[in-house]
Amino acid sequence: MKKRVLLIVNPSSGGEKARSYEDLAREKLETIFDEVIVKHTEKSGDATAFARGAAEENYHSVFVMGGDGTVNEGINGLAELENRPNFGFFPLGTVNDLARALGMPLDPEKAINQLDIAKTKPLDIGKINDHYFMNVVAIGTLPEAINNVESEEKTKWGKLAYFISGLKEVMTTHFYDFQLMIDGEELAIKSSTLVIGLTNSIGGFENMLPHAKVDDGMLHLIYLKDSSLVDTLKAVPELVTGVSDASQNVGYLTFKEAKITLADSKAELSTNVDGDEGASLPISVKVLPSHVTVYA
Ligand SMILES: Nc1ncnc2c1ncn2[C@@H]1O[C@H](COP(=O)(O)OP(=O)(O)OP(=O)(O)O)[C@@H](O)[C@H]1O
Repeated sequence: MKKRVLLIVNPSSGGEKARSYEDLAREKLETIFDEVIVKHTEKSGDATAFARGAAEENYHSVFVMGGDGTVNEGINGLAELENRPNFGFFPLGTVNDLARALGMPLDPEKAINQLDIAKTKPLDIGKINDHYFMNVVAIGTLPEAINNVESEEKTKWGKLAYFISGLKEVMTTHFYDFQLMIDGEELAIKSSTLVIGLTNSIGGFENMLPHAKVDDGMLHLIYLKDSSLVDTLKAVPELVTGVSDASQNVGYLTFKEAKITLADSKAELSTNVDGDEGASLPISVKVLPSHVTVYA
């Protein structure tokens, strides 16, 4: 049977060189597959629809070229289906957490040249309510601030925009009473921010969760044990250098499945999922172990 591949390109990622990267990627895929179809996204949701369509038409593989947002969308198109094509991507964003976690080159040209379809890895996928994620769900003060960063600022300032908005938010920090049911056990946490990661690289910080492997079948929860601004600030160096165990300032747990609600059922709090605004609490999260086969 003919081996078909779909290459989904987000033309708004990758700056001036995007067009030449697309040509390179197409040429590379043409050396491997019998038929290469290229589709350009125009708006949010396109990459998910394209990926799902390719899976339903029994494509061998789906590749995505774009930032983590487009990678997330591609995975969302595949994850729900029984018959999932292999997944590949060429990183063109500013953060590229999945590429960092998989040890792929962050330079798109190198990533394209290095592609070897004999080299695949199993990849855990996370599920939050009815959506899928491959990197992180963050809940609380910092992610609320990130959700509020204008996309114009993001494009202009990259990681710095997040950092500045996060810093502003930490100065007016707010604490939430979270109620969790984690792998069947109840847990109450008072914290400004919970971070549930699938991989070591979160928000471009490659070592935030040094024990999180792309196929360990676990979700990794870290939370700031903060009851004051001073405690929050004390936790920052640990987040930057990496959290491998619970400490005085940061809690750390691994789990497979959780339900997270706020004690105050009238309060509202949204999540940030793989860098974009996600579902509001209450949420259910779980890991789908080795759910997607990825080229890396
Ligand atoms: N043709 C397009 N023009 C403008 N925006 C688009 C287009 N196609 C998709 N998008 C938007 O781009 C978003 C995804 O962007 P993505 O995160 O992949 O790239 P990025 O912003 O360059 O990466 P990063 O966030 O890492 O900097 C999608 O959610 C969608 O809304």
